[in-house]
Amino acid sequence: MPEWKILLTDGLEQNGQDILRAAAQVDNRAGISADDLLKVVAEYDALIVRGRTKVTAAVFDAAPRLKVVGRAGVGVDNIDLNAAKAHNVIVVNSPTATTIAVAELTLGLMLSVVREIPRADATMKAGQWIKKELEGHELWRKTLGVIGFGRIGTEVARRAKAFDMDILAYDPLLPAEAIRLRGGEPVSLDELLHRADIITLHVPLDENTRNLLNAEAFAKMKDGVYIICAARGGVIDEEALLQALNSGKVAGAGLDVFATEPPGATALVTHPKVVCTPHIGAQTVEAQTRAAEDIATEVLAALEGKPLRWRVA
Ligand SMILES: NC(=O)C1=CN([C@@H]2O[C@H](COP(=O)(O)OP(=O)(O)OC[C@H]3O[C@@H](n4cnc5c(N)ncnc54)[C@H](O)[C@@H]3O)[C@@H](O)[C@H]2O)C=CC1
Ligand SMILES: O=C(O)CCC(=O)C(=O)O
Repeated sequence: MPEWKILLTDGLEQNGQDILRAAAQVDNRAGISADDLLKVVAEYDALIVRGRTKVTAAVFDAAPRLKVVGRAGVGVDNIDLNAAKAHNVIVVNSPTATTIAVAELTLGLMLSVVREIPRADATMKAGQWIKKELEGHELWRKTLGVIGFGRIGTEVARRAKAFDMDILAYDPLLPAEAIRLRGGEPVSLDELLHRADIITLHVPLDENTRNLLNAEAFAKMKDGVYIICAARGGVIDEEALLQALNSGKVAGAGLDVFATEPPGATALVTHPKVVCTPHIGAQTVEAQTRAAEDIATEVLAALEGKPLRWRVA
């Protein structure tokens, strides 16, 4: 058996490391800097990352032995897929492991925003009792607009239906019938923007989705709409969102992701109508344990030339 060398740059749950170590030498360099990665990557047959590590063209150029990059998670916007193809490097991810965790966080953000739960908690901890100010809204019979009706969008919709919400779905890559079968009413983006009380985004970040919600899109929305995003920060024009919050067009936003991460205490993060979480959509024990097993198995399969379940490039 060849002695494969695998580099972990963003950590991996122990169960995944155990699977890898049974078949390969594994170096865990969680948190390695971009410069140090360029210095050491030449030694490795496989690289396993989460979202922090940017696997740029320079990384591929510096990695003549590299055969596979594994993304423990879904989004591969941190990996230069064109460079991977040019270098004949396989890219795999673990797209199903974290779906439920993100869907549950999305519902959590939704409830947090419409009922101002974080503000209620923070003011109580400061010894205050601002009950009269904390008059929120119900999810019951509200219209939820889901942009991107894939794995996470569908699971969000299933959970929102338990709150008796009506589900509009915009996903131009899915046939209308598939959207209906998944429990959504297929609509155009404009119709969704006009009709939704709450809008939640579950699209990948790519050239078609960058700044999908921009000033023009906000202008088409209902006054007092709520925005939830646990996809990628780049799918919302954050400056336009800030203006829409300041004008009252948007009543509140729940954000797990930011155009720049970590964003620091920006005007958006500190806005009183924004509830923020530090990109923890996939951050549950259950999701990370599944993701570690899936990506470890998939990366070894790629090294051994076996059939792959989740090849991205
Ligand atoms: N906050 C977090 O920790 C996490 C965030 N994510 C993000 O969530 C995204 C979605 O994940 P999944 O649901 O698993 O992916 P998926 O591939 O199952 O679903 C994405 C859907 O978006 C649709 N889509 C693509 N381009 C579109 C466009 N221009 N307009 C509307 N719809 C479009 C696709 O047809 C697909 O149905 C990931 O790409 C990732 O960026 C994923 C996991 C964790
Ligand atoms: O792995 C992470 O750090 C975040 C998860 C995520 O955003 C994804 O899987 O796309």
